[in-house]
Amino acid sequence: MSKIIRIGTRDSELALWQATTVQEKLEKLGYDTTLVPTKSMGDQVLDKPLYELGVTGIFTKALDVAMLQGQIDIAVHSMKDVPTQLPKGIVQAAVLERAITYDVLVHKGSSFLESDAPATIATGSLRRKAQWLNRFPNHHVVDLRGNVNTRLIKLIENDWQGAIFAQAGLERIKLLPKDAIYLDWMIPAPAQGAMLVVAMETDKYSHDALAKLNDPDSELATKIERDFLRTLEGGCTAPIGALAQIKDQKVFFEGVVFSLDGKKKAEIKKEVKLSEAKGFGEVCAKEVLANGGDKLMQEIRNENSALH
Ligand SMILES: NCc1[nH]cc(CCC(=O)O)c1CC(=O)O
Repeated sequence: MSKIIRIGTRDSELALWQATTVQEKLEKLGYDTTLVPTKSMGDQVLDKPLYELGVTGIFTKALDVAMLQGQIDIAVHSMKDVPTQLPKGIVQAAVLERAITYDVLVHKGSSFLESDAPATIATGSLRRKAQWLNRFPNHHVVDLRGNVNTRLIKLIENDWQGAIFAQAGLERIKLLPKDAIYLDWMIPAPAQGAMLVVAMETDKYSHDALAKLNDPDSELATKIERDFLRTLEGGCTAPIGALAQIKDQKVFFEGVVFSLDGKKKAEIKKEVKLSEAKGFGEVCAKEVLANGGDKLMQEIRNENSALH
């Protein structure tokens, strides 16, 4: 049977790069495909911080709707933008081999990092803001929204010293500056650097195709990170970082939740044998909750509800 797999994607340069990568892999395996670019609410509402929109999934919802209405067969997402709970009927079909997970600082001269002078750093992410303020308490963090290209332009236009990006995103669209600073101390977002392909649960044809693109280690690491996130957050947006790395038949996990101002944190570093990794994300989250994370999450919920 020959069928054309319709690939849904956002229309930013990064999203198109990611969807085209999936398309090329499927075509190489002999599948016929077509790209269906769609605008998301996250790309349209640019004047408010993400967390103030008060909804999760603003980057993915338009594609979910298109899939549920039968306009696309599969959708390609940056996995970190996908809510931990998928809509009913839509399921994970493949996690591609993950790229570099870290964040980088793009700047206009980095000497300010060695001085005590105040500086302004831009990011729209609560997680990046909290970790930056924790390390540089005298800096000011301003909100920065938009796709990667828009954010780079805003950095040039504004009087800020730097802005924070996922290295993977900048590399994919060949916009990583040579002097960008690699933030190896900043714990990334759960599933940062991973691409997720979803499909309708009932769509056997797409699942058979996508199973060939799945990378089991990336699938496991992102599952642990997202289980950690899901167990901690309970639907609220919070500064949460998580990274699971698989090496020598073991999983090494680091996870953290910060207060919004970055002053307080609850964290965990733990390893487990690969053969015992089932449920590890929840286990780590429960430990964090018991070690001050619960109190922090309650504070964040209160501050968030005061915002809305
Ligand atoms: N929230 C936007 C977003 N979603 C995924 C990436 C980059 C690629 C990735 O992390 O997988 C980015 C850009 C960024 O965070 O700078």
